[in-house]
Amino acid sequence: MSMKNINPTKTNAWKQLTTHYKEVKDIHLKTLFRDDSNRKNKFTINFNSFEFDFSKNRITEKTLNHLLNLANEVDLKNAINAYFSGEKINQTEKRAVLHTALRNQLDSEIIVDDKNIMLEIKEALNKMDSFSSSVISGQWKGYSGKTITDVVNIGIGGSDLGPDMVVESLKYYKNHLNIHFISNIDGDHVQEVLKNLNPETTLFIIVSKTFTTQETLTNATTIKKWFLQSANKKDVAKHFVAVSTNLTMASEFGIASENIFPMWSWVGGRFSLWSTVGLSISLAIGFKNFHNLLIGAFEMDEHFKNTPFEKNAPIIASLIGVWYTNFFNAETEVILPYTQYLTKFAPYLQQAIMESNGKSVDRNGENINYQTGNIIWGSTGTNAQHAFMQLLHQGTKLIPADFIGFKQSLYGDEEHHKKLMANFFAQTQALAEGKTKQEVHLDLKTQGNIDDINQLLPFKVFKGNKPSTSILIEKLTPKTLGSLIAFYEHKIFVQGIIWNIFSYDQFGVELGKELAQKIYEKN
Ligand SMILES: O=P(O)(O)OC[C@H]1O[C@](O)(CO)[C@@H](O)[C@@H]1O
Repeated sequence: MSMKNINPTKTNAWKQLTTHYKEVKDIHLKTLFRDDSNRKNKFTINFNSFEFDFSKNRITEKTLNHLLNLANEVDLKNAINAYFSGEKINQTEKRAVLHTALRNQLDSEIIVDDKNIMLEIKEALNKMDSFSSSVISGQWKGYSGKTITDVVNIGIGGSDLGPDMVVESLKYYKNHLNIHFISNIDGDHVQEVLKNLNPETTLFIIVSKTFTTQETLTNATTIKKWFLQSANKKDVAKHFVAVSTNLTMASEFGIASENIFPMWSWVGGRFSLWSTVGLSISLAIGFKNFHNLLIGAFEMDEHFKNTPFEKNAPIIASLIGVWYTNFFNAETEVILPYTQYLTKFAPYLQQAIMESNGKSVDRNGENINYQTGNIIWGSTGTNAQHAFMQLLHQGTKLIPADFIGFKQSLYGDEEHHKKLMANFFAQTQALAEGKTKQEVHLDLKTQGNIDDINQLLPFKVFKGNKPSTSILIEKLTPKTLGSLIAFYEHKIFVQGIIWNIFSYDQFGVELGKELAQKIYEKN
């Protein structure tokens, strides 16, 4: 096995970081910028049209050196090789973790259990391509001869959040098909979607890796009943397709075998949007755009695999995350995309990150006595500024923030975009610099507020020194979105390696499921 199971707190680097933390913890970002006019350049990593600006983090070159030593001591390099080459790094489930193979554009073979999986992937992608084209072009007809107008993705967790987020994020690139997502077992949720649909023109995709998930099967059964109120059994083949590894259960449900899109055990649900699970994406924006999403992810994979650690965006982001979590005791991270298109990005990342790294047993089976996975939350800017940003600016908690912005808007309204991005830059600056007593004093004085100065002064001070990373991207496209998602996927992997946990199982969701079944059967 190429993965070493090292307790990070026992490394030399960790000891160094503990001492170093005491030395630097109170240094203000303003001081760091004042003392180094080249700080922004020094801590910026460029990748394609992305600029990852880490300079507003509470780090020095020394901090990064120690963190890079930590990455080396836990043998990250070998772990990355194991991840990409298809070793069974999901040891508790004895599975490879190969979402990267789904977007692999190299001619190389990737072998799992003596099989070159690249062949099956290509075949599945071709099937997605021709199916999407025939539905989009109107060649695919419903049972009464009409073309499809609406597509409903029935799935939950990774079989919902990824596709839903991408379809929402790329709706600028969408065609005429209306795409809906039904996830919750809440029957009202199902009815609210169904009430506007015509069974003659609707296509349902049942997405379930296991085909055993209670929510998805219950919803799919209800929907099939609704469909059969106006159609016949033989019509199911024209309106229901499935994405699953479980061909038997999908066929038993009544899906025609040619309508089952294969999924594989080596793709984790929360990393599956690149697979056939992304069928709703391919239907929404066309296969070519879906393919560009894959290319964007692949290019980030190549950057991650081949770039030296100190210039490697996902690695630096992961290490800085560890620095805040384990030394500053930060408990949460906020995601702030400055585009309304990415409104579902934070909920998507919540599953990807928290289901992966919310673990308290290490890879040796021992209980952990250090912090692991963070709480992820967030919303779009500027809305967030008028909602929760007060707490970031003046609250008591240290909350590292990821600001995600785009240089160009999609419709090209310069005036709006200038204002939007002015806010993006202003927020990162305000968080980093704050506002001193003297500055507040001067402001109040200029405003002629002399009488109230003493009373108001403490409330108007901003301590600053609040860390953020700015991810500035040229334009929101399928390709850049692919790279952005892959960036976070690799961040999850690296942090899992450092924390010495298994990031790719999710036993923590089982207990509640079992109890719910028992409670349901009793009542
Ligand atoms: O695709 P499936 O098998 O229906 O699973 C759905 C989701 O359920 C989970 O197993 C957790 O409950 C997720 O990891 C997964 O994405």
